Amino acid sequence: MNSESSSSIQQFAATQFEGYRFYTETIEVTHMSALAFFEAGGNDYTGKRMFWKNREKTFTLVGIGHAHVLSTNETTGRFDKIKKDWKNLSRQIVNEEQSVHPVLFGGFSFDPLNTKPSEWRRFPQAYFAVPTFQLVLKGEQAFISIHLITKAQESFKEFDVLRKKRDKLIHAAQVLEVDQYDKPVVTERIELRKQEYMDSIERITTIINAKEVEKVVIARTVKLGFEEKFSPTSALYQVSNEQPESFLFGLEAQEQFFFGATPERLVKVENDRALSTCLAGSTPRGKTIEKDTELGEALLQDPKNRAEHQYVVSMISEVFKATCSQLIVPKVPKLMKIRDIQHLYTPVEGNLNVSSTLFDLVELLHPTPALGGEPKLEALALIREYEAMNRGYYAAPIGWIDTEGNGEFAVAIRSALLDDEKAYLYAGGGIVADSTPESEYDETWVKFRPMLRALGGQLSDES
Ligand SMILES: C=C(O[C@H]1C=CC=C(C(=O)O)[C@@H]1O)C(=O)O
Ligand SMILES: [Mg+2]
Repeated sequence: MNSESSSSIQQFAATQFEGYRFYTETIEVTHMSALAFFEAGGNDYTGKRMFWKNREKTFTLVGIGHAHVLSTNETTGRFDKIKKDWKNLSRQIVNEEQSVHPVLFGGFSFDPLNTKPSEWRRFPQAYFAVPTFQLVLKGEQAFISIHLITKAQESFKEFDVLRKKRDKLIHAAQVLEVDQYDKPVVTERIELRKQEYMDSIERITTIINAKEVEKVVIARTVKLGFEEKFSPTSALYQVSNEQPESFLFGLEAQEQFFFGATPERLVKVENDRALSTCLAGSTPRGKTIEKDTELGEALLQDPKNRAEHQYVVSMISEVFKATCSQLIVPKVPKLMKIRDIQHLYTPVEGNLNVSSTLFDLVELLHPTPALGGEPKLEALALIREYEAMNRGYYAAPIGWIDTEGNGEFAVAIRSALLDDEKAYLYAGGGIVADSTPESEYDETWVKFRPMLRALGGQLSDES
């Protein structure tokens, strides 16, 4: 397990927030559509919004505006920096609310050592923000918080301005109609560097068969062009309709918007309980129930997919052994069936040791062999060398943490980067000894399918 810690950052963080005050005020509202609130925030805060809905649909979070940004472009120490900064910033809270806690939302890039030029121009190696306006939907309840982080003395005046803006936002969201979003008109669909992708799988299987590594995940990109600029709210709306059984996330960085609907939890911490998900090994859904069951059963028995899966279970179990007690790791995987695809799935849980935190788990787990490979560092080096792309935030941790240390991170797969009138879609798969370029290529199409449908980029013969 590697750690990206660096001592100079630790010293800096200890004093960084002296003199700052972190004010927070929460009201409960009777009802609020998360998407309408997100859209209403676009009037004054385009480029500074975030969206999250958990897989169980019991918790939704929308952030509008930046009360404070924590980010870094350093290639080492980024997990540690964000962890320490958040701890220090949390300490500056003047008036902690009981109903909901302030949240830090954001993500990390997949691999800061990948220096290939890419479309990810607005996303630093770590990018988090405390939103100025935070909407939390929990069960039937809706809470809206204002956060102000400032050194200014006369901050009550500033806070009053924010209360007025909050009320304007609530009004705008309440009068919006949110079911009016159309799909974009797609003008082109390009498979970027397809031949390089096929060649890289060939190359990686040779390396695996020479016993240099055991598993490496290789991904590729499909680019869509639209007739006109497509809005982040529409993108969220479309993707949530296509993939209801997943985590839904969205993160704006100026004019770029990273979003997706991923079935994969990296880690959740709630009151010292830690949960993770081993998700690797895939097959399509069947058109009939008989075919579907047959495919699922075959997946459960398939040595290639079971091998892909087992690397993930072993690695996550090792991380949990080092950070938790009373582990629960089922001995055999189950099937996770979602709209277009079935996966092998093993949930892992344990009681988090007092010395470990959510950010520690994120750092230790990223990337699991479901997105990196085994061994981790060797696989990362091979991805850097042979994969014909720079993943940016694809396959990386994205999520939130509150001032109590509770929170959840998903693995940002089944995702796309929206960049004005273009979108970049990403999908990959676990390469093991008996992988073939053709079958891995086919598997990526199954993984692209929900996002392609959401964005209108599927071919006419695809459903
Ligand atoms: C790399 C991706 O999926 C991972 C997660 C589940 C199953 C996977 C597989 O069977 O290859 C991948 O490890 C992706 O969706 O882009
Ligand atoms: Mg696979």
